[in-house]
Amino acid sequence: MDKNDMIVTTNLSKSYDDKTHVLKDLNIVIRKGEWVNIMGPSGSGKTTLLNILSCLDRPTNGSIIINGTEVTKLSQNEMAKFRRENIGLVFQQYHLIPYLTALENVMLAQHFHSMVDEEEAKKALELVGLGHRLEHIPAHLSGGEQQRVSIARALINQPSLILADEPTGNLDRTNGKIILDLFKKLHKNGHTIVIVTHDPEIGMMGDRLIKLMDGRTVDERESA
Ligand SMILES: Nc1ncnc2c1ncn2[C@@H]1O[C@H](COP(=O)(O)OP(=O)(O)OP(=O)(O)O)[C@@H](O)[C@H]1O
Repeated sequence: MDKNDMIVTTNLSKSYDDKTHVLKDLNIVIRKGEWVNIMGPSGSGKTTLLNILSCLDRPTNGSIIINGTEVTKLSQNEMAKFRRENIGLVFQQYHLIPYLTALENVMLAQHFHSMVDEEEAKKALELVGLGHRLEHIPAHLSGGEQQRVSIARALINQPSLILADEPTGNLDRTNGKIILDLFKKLHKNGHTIVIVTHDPEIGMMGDRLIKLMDGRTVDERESA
């Protein structure tokens, strides 16, 4: 383990039952500040891997060290705390609360971090270009705007690591580009970014592409 490593997995394996061996002995190193994309066919284990890296799920075998902490040794509560303090999550579905405004959605997330601060929440929404949509509820926002609210929400604890599962999967090209520009900005600001995607255009971005096939890494290369 090097101090410049953000994620180190050692012989990481995940089985859901005796027959479903989804991840097989993965040894992955992601450096601090890197932007890594994970691609692979449907069912290859991408979401399973991301859920484990997000501390939402546990591997069956092997270890994961994130930012110097061996998360696989933590209790359920410690893992949740670690996630809150270190990781920002972005999903394909935005998971916003439908009856709360954009600002309230971000503030609700702050509440779970015991740090409600309206000015900070406004700043996070301004950062994603939504300073003029603070009082809108999700139904009155476009898909791209909703995804930007969810990114603002993911950023409120200034996570060093941002993990995203198909963040542009529900968006058209124009909105997808806005989200990707935002990821570029976060990458430039030093965040480590890991994105699971089917989109070959995203696959070309970032620093590195990891390809999964049947639960193993089959291809790893620098992006163009
Ligand atoms: N909770 C679960 N219980 C049993 N099997 C599961 C569970 N979650 C996922 N699987 C299986 O594990 C395999 C990998 O699923 P995963 O969602 O990680 O793939 P993926 O690469 O993200 O696929 P996609 O690109 O279609 O989203 C699939 O065969 C899936 O059916």
